[in-house]
Amino acid sequence: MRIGLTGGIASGKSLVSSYLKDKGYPVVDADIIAKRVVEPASPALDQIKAVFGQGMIDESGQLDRKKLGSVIFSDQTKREQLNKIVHPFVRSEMKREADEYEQNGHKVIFLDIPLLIENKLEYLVDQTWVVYVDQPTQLNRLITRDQSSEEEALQRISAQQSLEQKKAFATIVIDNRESKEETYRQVDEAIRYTVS
Ligand SMILES: CC(C)(COP(=O)(O)OP(=O)(O)OC[C@H]1O[C@@H](n2cnc3c(N)ncnc32)[C@H](O)[C@@H]1O)[C@@H](O)C(=O)NCCC(=O)NCCS
Ligand SMILES: Nc1ncnc2c1ncn2[C@@H]1O[C@H](COP(=O)(O)OP(=O)(O)OP(=O)(O)O)[C@@H](O)[C@H]1O
Repeated sequence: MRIGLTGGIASGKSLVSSYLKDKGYPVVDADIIAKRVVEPASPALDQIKAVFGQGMIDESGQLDRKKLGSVIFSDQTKREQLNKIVHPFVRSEMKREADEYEQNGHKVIFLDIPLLIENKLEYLVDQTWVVYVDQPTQLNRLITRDQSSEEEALQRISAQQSLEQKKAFATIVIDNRESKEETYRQVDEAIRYTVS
């Protein structure tokens, strides 16, 4: 069984996926894969250079993530251009990793995919778990975690579909507004309900 874990930026997907990993479940992480597919000399990085310019690459040949982030989170057209380059590589790599876990005998695999609903990737999974918080909590946690301004944080939040809308697509909603322990309790319950 493949379970998609999604939510919004800073809604608590990493909190939940670390907990699942501690419990021994494999987690395929789209953010980690998205970083890997743009490593120096990758075809995705070459395409980013061609579209966004050499200025997006730092002296060591790595993608300048901060610079590209400030371009794409404030401009929807540029964001779509980047998505079109990176997402196909991320999708095929996610499938490959999930297949590999299955071949190695894992019966339950989680896929942590921030944009699962925006990109209509439900076909990749059997269930969708949405890690939910209200918007003021999301904004506060994002500003605290990334040391960003309110304006920057709001820009990033509005680059995604709202969590209120995402809840409608959920097989299970994990409400992460309260303590981490309360969230772990809900994850345990969701596992009991789904997996056993
Ligand atoms: C623009 C980039 C270089 C900025 O890097 P940075 O290190 O600041 O952010 P990071 O990759 O850690 O992403 C943090 C969060 O931002 C959100 N986010 C990232 N990319 C996007 C996007 N294209 N659209 C909406 N939200 C996004 C996700 O919630 C993600 O968890 C990077 O986010 C990127 O390459 N994005 C395109 C790939 C992508 O869509 N990744 C998200 C899931 S596949
Ligand atoms: N229940 C909670 N109580 C207090 N702080 C929390 C709680 N859940 C998460 N946080 C904090 O909020 C921030 C965002 O959580 P996390 O990094 O897990 O979100 P995320 O959904 O993985 O974000 P991203 O989409 O950016 O990868 C982190 O600093 C985390 O420590």
